[in-house]
Amino acid sequence: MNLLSAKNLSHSFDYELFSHISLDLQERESIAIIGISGSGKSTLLNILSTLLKPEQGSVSLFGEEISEMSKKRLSQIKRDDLGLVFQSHYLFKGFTSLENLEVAAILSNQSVDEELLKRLQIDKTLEQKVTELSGGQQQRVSIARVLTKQPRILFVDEPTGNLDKITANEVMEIFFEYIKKHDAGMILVTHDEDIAHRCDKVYKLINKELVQLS
Ligand SMILES: Nc1ncnc2c1ncn2[C@@H]1O[C@H](COP(=O)(O)OP(=O)(O)OP(=O)(O)O)[C@@H](O)[C@H]1O
Repeated sequence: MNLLSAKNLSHSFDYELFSHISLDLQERESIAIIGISGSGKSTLLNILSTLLKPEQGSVSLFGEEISEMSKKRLSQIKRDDLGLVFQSHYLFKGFTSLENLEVAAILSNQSVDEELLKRLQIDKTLEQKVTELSGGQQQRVSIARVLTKQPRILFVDEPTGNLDKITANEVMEIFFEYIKKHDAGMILVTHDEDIAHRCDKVYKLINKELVQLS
């Protein structure tokens, strides 16, 4: 099944970032987007994940075009089906890791996966306020929180920036296992070419175009 289909996307801020970009994401598929700093990777991810409206072009999620969805339908899809792992972690700062995870579990009617917390090495710091955790620990709490709600599409921006190589590999392994187990898909933006090449498809944003490398 086609989870996401983007057609002819163009976007500019002070200058044109990219134009006529098209992309499809299938179930159980992972896509990496690489490109130099400032090429527009995060902007493209924001558009694909519904946070930003494209200047031109369209994005469909699960066969429905975003621009034709009611506000209610779009909120429902965002809440139930989209998982955003971005650099700003969107955690509730005054709360502990466990409270952050429990909120996600309650809202999505799921339960917190203790095995996942162990693999992410955040099981021993659950009672600490997130503001007392390191950047890398906060990142892993935010990954656990996103996976707890069991989204159909993961949008991931530089997931391993704050992490050492071993932890970064474990996080990637968790993402790959997750999309296979849940028939989900992942679109990942990264500077790390090794990580990118572990995905099913790799695209590079270059000269305003999205070029498929593998
Ligand atoms: N909301 C915004 N308003 C104005 N300009 C913006 C906005 N967001 C991004 N830009 C500009 O668009 C360009 C692309 O930014 P973007 O963050 O998409 O690039 P990137 O490829 O993800 O970069 P990096 O690898 O450094 O994260 C940059 O020049 C940035 O300053």
